[in-house]
Formats: sequence, structure tokens, C-alpha cells
Amino acid sequence: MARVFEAADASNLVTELRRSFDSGVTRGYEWRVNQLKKLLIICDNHEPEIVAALHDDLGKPELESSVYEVALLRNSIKLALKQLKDWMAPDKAKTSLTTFPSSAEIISEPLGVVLVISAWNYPFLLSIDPVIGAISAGNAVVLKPSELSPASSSLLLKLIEQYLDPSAVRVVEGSVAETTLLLDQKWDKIFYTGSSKIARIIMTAAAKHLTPVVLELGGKSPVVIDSDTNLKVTIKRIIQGKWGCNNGQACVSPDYILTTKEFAPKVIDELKQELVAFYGKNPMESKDLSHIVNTNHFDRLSKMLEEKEVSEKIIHGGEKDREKLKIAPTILLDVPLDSLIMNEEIFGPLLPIFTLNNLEESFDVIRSRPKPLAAYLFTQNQKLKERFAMTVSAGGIVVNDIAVHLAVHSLPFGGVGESGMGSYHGKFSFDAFSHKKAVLYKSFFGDSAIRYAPYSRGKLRLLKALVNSNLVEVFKVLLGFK
Ligand SMILES: NC(=O)c1ccc[n+]([C@@H]2O[C@H](COP(=O)([O-])OP(=O)(O)OC[C@H]3O[C@@H](n4cnc5c(N)ncnc54)[C@H](O)[C@@H]3O)[C@@H](O)[C@H]2O)c1
Repeated sequence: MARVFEAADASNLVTELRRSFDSGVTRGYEWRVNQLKKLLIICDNHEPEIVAALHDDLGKPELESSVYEVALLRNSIKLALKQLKDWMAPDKAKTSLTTFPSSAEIISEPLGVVLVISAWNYPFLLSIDPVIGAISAGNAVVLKPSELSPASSSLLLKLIEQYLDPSAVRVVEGSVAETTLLLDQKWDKIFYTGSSKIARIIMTAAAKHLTPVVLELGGKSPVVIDSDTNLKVTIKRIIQGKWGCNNGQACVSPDYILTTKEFAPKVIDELKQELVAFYGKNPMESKDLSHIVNTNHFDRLSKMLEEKEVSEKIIHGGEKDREKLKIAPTILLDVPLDSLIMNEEIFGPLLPIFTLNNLEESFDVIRSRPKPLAAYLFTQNQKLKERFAMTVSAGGIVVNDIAVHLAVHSLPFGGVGESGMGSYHGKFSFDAFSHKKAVLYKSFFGDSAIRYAPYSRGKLRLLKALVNSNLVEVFKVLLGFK
């Protein structure tokens, strides 16, 4: 039986990692590159084990595991390896007349010892992707994977212990008790992926030590469908982004559809037709759909479906099997706005369609709710695209597709408001784990008495002119003009 993780273990772990960090080992370019290369070896040599663990935990299809977890990770690591020198190089900064003569730069400094707490739905991607950022930025890091995906969690522990430098990169497995002990420690950053409810616990714990946090949360991501769209492609992309991504158990999953009453019948017909084309007449038997992670989440989803005035709104699917943790792709039409399903993040294979008198109303519906992690629009109307992008507040926006923005490394990935704070991916991951240190270099040349006491009206005028970078005024004062 594994030894219980106690308070002293948590405290010793942080002390040990802080000692490594203070020794400077993690700051070197070589160390960072070596660790990143080890992560690449994990992806290259252990893909079948990773796919098997994800199948154990979630029944995740091989294609989804190989592409959306392993291949995306491989991309992240390769990008970091390619760009690391550039990322680490100090950025030159402009100086002003006030400090003349001087030069300045911004140095990206590692924060120290950081904690990454990840979620169960993409357990490899969501664990290793932030770790790539932490290592790239030169930190020591502890990863706490989710206990709800135990096969993935123990494989992460095994592989990271096998390949990475144990003096600076560690994994702690466990649930609430272990995480609470970790949260009692002083970290230099906490990077949390999970629900907004638990995020409040994380932020409260972090506040005790004034530790900064990145919170990667979720929310109800809306999909607006305009009638001026390529409906066939629209529906295929929605199905892929909803059920084809862990059966709706994804943070950027379409949560509900908004479309007009007039256009809805066409959307529904196409959805029904394509769902059969994707998953067959009996989707409960399909090998291309993940199962629900556990009975708690199965019961949570069942409760949403079984609520009064909701179950009668099912227009497709609705089959479920608690033993097998399976729920069929399910579409609902015009459920009450105050129902559970329209107020809690669904995070599963249910998709309500909410119909409107005109598409304009979709802006009000979205604005009246907490800010989502993603908002999607399908249209060919250029003006509508621009208005949506400019006025809808969400972590990210995708026009005419679902979820694909998270594969673009030049875009920050993160939430806003209730969907989170901070962001990562690509260089943003490096920045999330760095302190941008301002450094100003002055020489002893050109020392002037104007800022030294005793003060005078003349010194005051000159200093004001310098601070305002007003050269004309500077000359006037120096030449004695009023
Ligand atoms: N933004 C993103 O990148 C992203 C990705 C995946 C999931 N999510 C969001 O995460 C949520 C689902 O994930 P989840 O169910 O694993 O979230 P969760 O909040 O239940 O768990 C996430 C992590 O928090 C830990 N945890 C749970 N209870 C805790 C407690 N009381 N104290 C301390 N730690 C605790 C868990 O051990 C786990 O490691 C959804 O809201 C989803 O949208 C966001």
C-alpha cells in the first residue's frame, strides 16, 4: 500500500525543490532543454501506454488520445525547444529623457517553485502542457494530476519519475486531502485547471501567501448559428467539437446552441442526420465516443436530464446506461432558461438548442450570463463576424469552427471573469511562469544636481519639463527664458 502523504511530506517536498531552485540548476538553458527533451521522449516512446491509460479512465478513442493529447503536447514541446533561446533573451526597452543617459531591458526571471494542479478530462495535455511552461521558464515544479483519472495519474507519476530531474520536477498523486496539504505550502505560482467552484478554494489558499494564480476554468460556451451559413460543414464541426472531443467533457465544448426559431428545424434535421452518420444508429455501442468519467458525473448529468420540464424537451438521444457510464448524444429543444441544464456547465454529451426571434437576441443571452471560456459563431456575414468578435466577452472566440483556437500557439488560451484568469500556450506559457523584471542601467556620467536638494523654482521647472519629455521647455529653462 502506498504511504500516506502527510503535512511533513508536503513541507519537505517544497523545501527540497526550493533548495534545487536556489542552487540555480533550473535556470540554465541546458537544464531546461534537457528536461523538455525528456518530455518529448515520453511522448515518442510511451504513446501506446498513454492511449491505454486514457482508455481505462475515459474510454477515450485512440484517435482523440493520439491527436488531442500526445500530438498537441509534442507540438508544444517542439515549439518550446525551438523558441527557448529567444524567449529567454532579455528584451531591450526604451528609456526616456528623465533617466538620460541610460539603457534598459526586461529580464524574464523564473518565479521559483510552482504548483500545477490539473483536471481529469485531458489528463496528459492539461498536466504536461503547463509543466512545459514552468520548465521553459526555469522553475522547479510539482504536478498534482486529478484523482478522477487514476490510470493517467499513476502513469504520469511513473514516467516523470523515470525521465525527469527529481530534484526539481515531481508528481504528487492524490485528491482533496493531498491537494489541501500542498496548498498550505508557500508556492511562487499556482496553475490550476478545473472548476470555478474549486478555483475559489485555490485562490483563498494562495491569498494567504500572496501567491499569484493562473486559473484555467470552464463555463457555458455558446454556439450561435446564423441562417447565412454552410449548414453541412457547421453541423459536422459542432458534432466533432462536442461529442468528438471526449464526449462533451471538454472545457471548450459547445454548451448550448442559439439560433432563430425559423432556422432551428434545419439545424435539428442536419444534426440528427449527421449524428447517425458519425456514430451509427446505436451510438451507445460506438467505439468513437468516450464514456462519462464516473458515476458521480453520470448522476450529475442524469439529474440535469431528468429535471421536470427538461426531459420532455429531448428531441434526439436520451439513452443512458449507468453500468457502462454511457450517455448517447442528446439534443434538447427550448428547455426553460431557469433549468439546471441552462445554468450549470454541462460538461457531457447533452446539447440544448435555444431558439430566438432574431439572432440579435443571442448577444443579450450571452451578455446576461457569466463570461464563458469560448464563444462560437457560424456565419458567412462579415459584419456579424466582426461585431461578435468585438462585443462578445469570452476567453476566446472562434468563427466557423469549434475549439481549434487552442491548437494555435500564437494565441493565448485562458478565460475571463468566471471562466478564469491568466493564460498559457506557446510563449504565453513561458510568460505565465516568469517574472518580467525591469532593469535600468545608469552610468555615473552626466550627474546633474537638479533633482538634489536644496530645491528651487528653476529645478522644479526643469524636472517637470524632463519628466514630460518637453525638449522646448527644457531648453527654455536652461537658456533662462521665462
Ligand atoms: N480551462 C481549461 O483549460 C480547462 C480544462 C479542463 C477542464 N476545465 C474545467 O474543469 C472543470 C472540470 O474539471 P474537474 O471536475 O477535474 O475539476 P475539479 O475542480 O473537480 O478538479 C480539478 C483539480 O482540483 C482538485 N480538487 C478537487 N477538489 C479540491 C478541493 N476541495 N481542494 C483542493 N483541490 C481540489 C482535484 O484533485 C483536481 O486535481 C470544468 O469546469 C471544466 O470546464 C478547464
